[in-house]
Amino acid sequence: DTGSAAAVPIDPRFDIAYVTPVTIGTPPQTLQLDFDTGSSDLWVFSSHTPTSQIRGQEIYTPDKSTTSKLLDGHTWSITYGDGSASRGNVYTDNFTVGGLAVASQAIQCAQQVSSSFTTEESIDGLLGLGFSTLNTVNPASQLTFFDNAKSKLGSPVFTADLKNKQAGTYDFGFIDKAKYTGEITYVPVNPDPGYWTFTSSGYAVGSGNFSGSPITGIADTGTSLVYLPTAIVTAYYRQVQGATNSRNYGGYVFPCSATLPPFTFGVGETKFTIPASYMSYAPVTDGSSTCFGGLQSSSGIGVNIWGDVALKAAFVVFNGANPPTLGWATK
Ligand SMILES: Cc1ccc(-c2noc([C@H]3C[C@@H](O)CN3)n2)cc1F
Repeated sequence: DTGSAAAVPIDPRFDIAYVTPVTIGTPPQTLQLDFDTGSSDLWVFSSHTPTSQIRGQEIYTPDKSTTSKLLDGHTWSITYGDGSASRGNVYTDNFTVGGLAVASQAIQCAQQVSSSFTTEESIDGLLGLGFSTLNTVNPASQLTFFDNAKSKLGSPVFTADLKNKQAGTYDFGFIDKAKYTGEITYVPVNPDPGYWTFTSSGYAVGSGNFSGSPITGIADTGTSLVYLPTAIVTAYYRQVQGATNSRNYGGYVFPCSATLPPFTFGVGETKFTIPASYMSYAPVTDGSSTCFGGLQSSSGIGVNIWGDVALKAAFVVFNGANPPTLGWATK
């Protein structure tokens, strides 16, 4: 079997996050989920979510599904990198993504979500595509959709073809040659503790020379920006007129009119260039002429993160074979 579904930016102006339609239960209930390779819980706004915490999101109502089953006594609780959090109980039900079906997928129903989820009206929940070791369900950890689907897939892979300010695609079980150019460069993945962790072969700022120092980090579709070591980030913003590291805005900002250099990162022998236009993320507040950079420092995080700003510049294969690998191709 295979599956293929659109990854749609939640805001037409800035690529904050992408949502993908999924169906849950019988008859099918359609929700828009944020596919996140940096976590491994599949959770949804639901009939168990207090109405005061719901603002326009679609919800999953297990009682309306003839195939839903309560996973008695199981609970979950998760906190994301930005401090957002949710928790709740667990059902199993039929689940499909782009025509690929899994019977009895663990569906984590929110009984509590933090305000940042309430206000993100376009996101009805998250679908974790990290390794199942990260799943937070207690007392028994649950498998991700990808792990449940793997045995049905021609090839144990999924691919991310995220795009700048337009809809891209998540494919499951096959590699679509029409989505990339040249060869795919595969690099090793360390699946411990559960992220798609790989090592980039280096970077360059604009037309500067390539610095071949290894950068270990995670490929994270659920993170909007790229977070790298401070030395790399300062080297980049040294080339941006008027750029400053703003304590007020929590990162590097610059005049939206500034000329930005592109940013190149290496994967094996291949080089990927993030266009300058991707390196300006958004005005710091609506209508401001000060813009927030798409590249920020990872010093406060503890891990380097290749988020959407980088992933949009490539076609990425998440190879769930044993051992797992990551494939990168230009497009
Ligand atoms: C409101 C909201 C907040 C955070 C996230 C979110 N989703 O994925 C991630 C990153 C960070 C790391 O935790 C795993 N991947 N963050 C989504 C939201 F809709």
